[in-house]
Amino acid sequence: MADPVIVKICGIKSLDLLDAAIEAGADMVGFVHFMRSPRHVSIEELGGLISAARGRVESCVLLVNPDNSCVAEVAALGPDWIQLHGPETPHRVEAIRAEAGTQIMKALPIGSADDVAHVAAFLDVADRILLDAKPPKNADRPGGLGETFDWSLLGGLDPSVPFMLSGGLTPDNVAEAIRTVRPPFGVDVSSGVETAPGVKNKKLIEAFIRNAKAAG
Ligand SMILES: O=C(O)c1ccccc1NCC(=O)[C@H](O)[C@H](O)COP(=O)(O)O
Repeated sequence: MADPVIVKICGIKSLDLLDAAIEAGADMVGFVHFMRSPRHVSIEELGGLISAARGRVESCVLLVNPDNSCVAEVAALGPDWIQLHGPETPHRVEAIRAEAGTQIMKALPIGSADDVAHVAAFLDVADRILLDAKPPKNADRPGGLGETFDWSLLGGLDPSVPFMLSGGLTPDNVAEAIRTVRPPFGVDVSSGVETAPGVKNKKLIEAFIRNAKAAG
């Protein structure tokens, strides 16, 4: 029996939902610091959420192409991870990791076989890879869009590369996603456990984690 997959619940904005995700068995929680997101939390709110998560669940702050001052400000709050979800180059990811002194998860958009081939460039500079659906050209944000991608594309990924699967996952499709793709070691969800953009639902969180853990 394979180890159960790691589950990340992304876009948590309140202590109440943080507690719910932890009680439901989440391994990681994600806090989005990106103004155009319906899940955006301020630096001040981040501080409270990260402190409340410490010692209970791994915390991950999600940034998009951050400048050095933003990286320093977020790193000072002591998250376990910083997730980079923008067009950051491997060189920039390496520089952020050195400056932040935290573990870095690099999110990469997948929409074609070429995108899968591009993953290799980040393996030495990021501590973890998250594979997400490539956003449509008119999207107002690079993630959290509730869109899946063609999971069969990951058949072209080097079998030795561990990754978290993301993009349009829900309580209803997460088991299929885990069984269809070369098993990811983790899954990540935002929209699929919400009743409206940014409105997380405790029952959906519980169902997602239950179904993911049962499949992995
Ligand atoms: O969640 C957001 O609003 C967001 C905004 C900007 C960049 C990334 C964002 N989310 C990143 C995540 O890790 C999401 O969990 C991932 O994209 C999957 O989202 P969903 O398809 O909604 O489950």
